[in-house]
Amino acid sequence: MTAIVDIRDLTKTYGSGHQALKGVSLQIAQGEILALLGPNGAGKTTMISVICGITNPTSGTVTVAGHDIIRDFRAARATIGLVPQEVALEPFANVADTVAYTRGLFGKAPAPDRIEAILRNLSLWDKRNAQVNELSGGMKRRVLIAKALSHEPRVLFLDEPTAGVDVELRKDMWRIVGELREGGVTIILTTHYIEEAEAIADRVGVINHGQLLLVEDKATLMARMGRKEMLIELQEPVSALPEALSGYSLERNGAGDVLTYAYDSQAARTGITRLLSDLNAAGLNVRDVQTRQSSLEEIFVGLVKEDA
Ligand SMILES: Nc1ncnc2c1ncn2[C@@H]1O[C@H](COP(=O)(O)OP(=O)(O)OP(=O)(O)O)[C@@H](O)[C@H]1O
Repeated sequence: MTAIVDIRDLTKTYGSGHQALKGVSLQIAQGEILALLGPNGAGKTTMISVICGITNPTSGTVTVAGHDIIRDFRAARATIGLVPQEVALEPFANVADTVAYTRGLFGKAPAPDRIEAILRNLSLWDKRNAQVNELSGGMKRRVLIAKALSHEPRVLFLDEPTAGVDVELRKDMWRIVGELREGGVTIILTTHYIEEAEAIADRVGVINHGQLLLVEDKATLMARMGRKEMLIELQEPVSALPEALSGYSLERNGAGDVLTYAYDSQAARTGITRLLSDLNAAGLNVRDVQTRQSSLEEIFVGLVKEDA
């Protein structure tokens, strides 16, 4: 893998003595969407802040598009767009100016057409002459995104991008993420909405207490750690499981008319065919069958609990 972001043995100890990152190594491929999950205080924002040059690392190295974030800070930072968790904007600037100004800060020539396209894409064009402090919270978030995109970054960091935003903005956000990815932009997002990571990420990293617990392809992770369950609805309830079925990991649920069978979907034999025929032989008639895969959220909660 050619990594566009290459993080090696990164540590960060704040002045308070708190060690927020304890040796994180991570390679992020060009064009992928990586979701970083972790509970509050896990170190996600610290990691992004180090990569974006907002906080100095204590040790370790990071390169972005081949540029070292310390030795070659300006070149590294120019390739990065950052949508921070907290809104920090120039209150008296107008929308179009503040976005165009950000582009200039990263050494890009003025491009009014590009700025217009970004503002239109974020439904900000009508507000282009408004002062930032006149905007609603959601509109301010849109301005943050426009600024992050103003200089055509190759790597985009989104720190809790959809925390507290309305449905419209959330939808726009994921549409824009999709468009950027098609254009080859690498996207790293932190989120507490795990279903969002489940929906859009290619890879998932789980961070806790300043350490990466795992980084894995989302589909592989879900297949490897996900439990699968089959819910078997019976025509008639049973008061107890027949002796002949005692060898199966079956649970009686509901009013005794649903049996839950847990199995490993990756195993060579899931036991489903034999179970269904043994149910029939035991005189239990099946009305319906459903299967469900445990969600990324269940996997995540399990991992963090185990780490604690
Ligand atoms: N400037 C600072 N000085 C001292 N400690 C800090 C500083 N910034 C963050 N921390 C501490 O470092 C740890 C990691 O914080 P960080 O903001 O990186 O976590 P996070 O994973 O982004 O959490 P959240 O999901 O709440 O945003 C926390 O214990 C936090 O209190």
